Amino acid sequence: MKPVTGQKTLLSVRHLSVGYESEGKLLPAVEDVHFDLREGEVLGLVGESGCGKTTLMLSLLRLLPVAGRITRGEVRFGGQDLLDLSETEMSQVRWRDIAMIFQGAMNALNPVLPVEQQISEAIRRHDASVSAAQATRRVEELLEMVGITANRKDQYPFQFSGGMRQRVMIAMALACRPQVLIADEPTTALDVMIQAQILELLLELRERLGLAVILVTHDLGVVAEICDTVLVMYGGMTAEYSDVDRVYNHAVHPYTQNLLKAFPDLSQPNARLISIPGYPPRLDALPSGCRFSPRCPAAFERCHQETPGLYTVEEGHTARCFLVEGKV
Ligand SMILES: Nc1ncnc2c1ncn2[C@@H]1O[C@H](COP(=O)(O)OP(=O)(O)OP(=O)(O)O)[C@@H](O)[C@H]1O
Repeated sequence: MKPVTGQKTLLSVRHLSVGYESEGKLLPAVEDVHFDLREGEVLGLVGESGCGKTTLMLSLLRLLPVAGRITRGEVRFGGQDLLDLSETEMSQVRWRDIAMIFQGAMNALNPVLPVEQQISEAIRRHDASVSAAQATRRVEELLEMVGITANRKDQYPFQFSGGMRQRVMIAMALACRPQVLIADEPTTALDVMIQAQILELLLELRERLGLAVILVTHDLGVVAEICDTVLVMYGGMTAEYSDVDRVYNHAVHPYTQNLLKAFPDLSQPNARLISIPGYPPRLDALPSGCRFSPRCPAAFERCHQETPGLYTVEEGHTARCFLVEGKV
């Protein structure tokens, strides 16, 4: 695969922390997460269920559920901190600059409207100056871009297969020409062949449009296949963050190492996370020290007492683990 990643950083996230209010307490779902996303980059966000992937993505767009609170951090995009914008300004950023395909969204298309109407509504909601005829032309262009012939625009969602509905969702997300696309588990529930086609489409789009993509997934096989960089999360925190090659071949965090061991053959599509002994922590019962320490085969006394910082392994490679601390 030819790297198309540009040098320009589009999105820069620093110290991002998010909690959910519950019974008068704030439960920390995401804590002190950092990452950068460059033009044309595909970043894989990976970790077991409940580690905070969706919460992190929803906070970038400030679309958290009512109980959600961003408690700290910066989300810099185009020279501004999105966390400082008014709600009106933020609504301009959504779709136009950063678009998200939500988990399960392909099943959330309106069943009683033809796809053209659904996509053109998205276009005209964000740009009132677009005429109905212009919107139709744009819908045709978008459908072709995602590999659907334009003459299917009058069809209803039930007339499309799962993979085709996911293509429609991608077309809709691209309606306002965003620079960043967040795709939350876009291939879950699709069969293996179709998954591969959707991933191929995302790669094509980044090449054609310079689109940067954040791909949220449980699937390390998918990450190995299409991502440039990987952020491995555990218990709401970054476990390890680097380019794909270093994460797959030189992982330093015992959690990443165990995840990789749980995937004997990454070249196999549909390789799902299988178990590392034990369970991820509950937000209301976090262990003291490193959140992975109760399951970590390499844990020593300090790991159970103190939370490790985010240490630099080498430039562009960080890990939250005491094992790295002494090696820098
Ligand atoms: N609306 C909410 N109120 C309270 N807690 C929540 C809410 N949404 C998520 N959580 C909790 O926040 C933590 C992170 O959840 P999140 O959905 O972000 O994880 P995830 O990694 O995306 O999981 P999955 O892979 O299953 O989608 C979990 O412990 C979850 O129970």
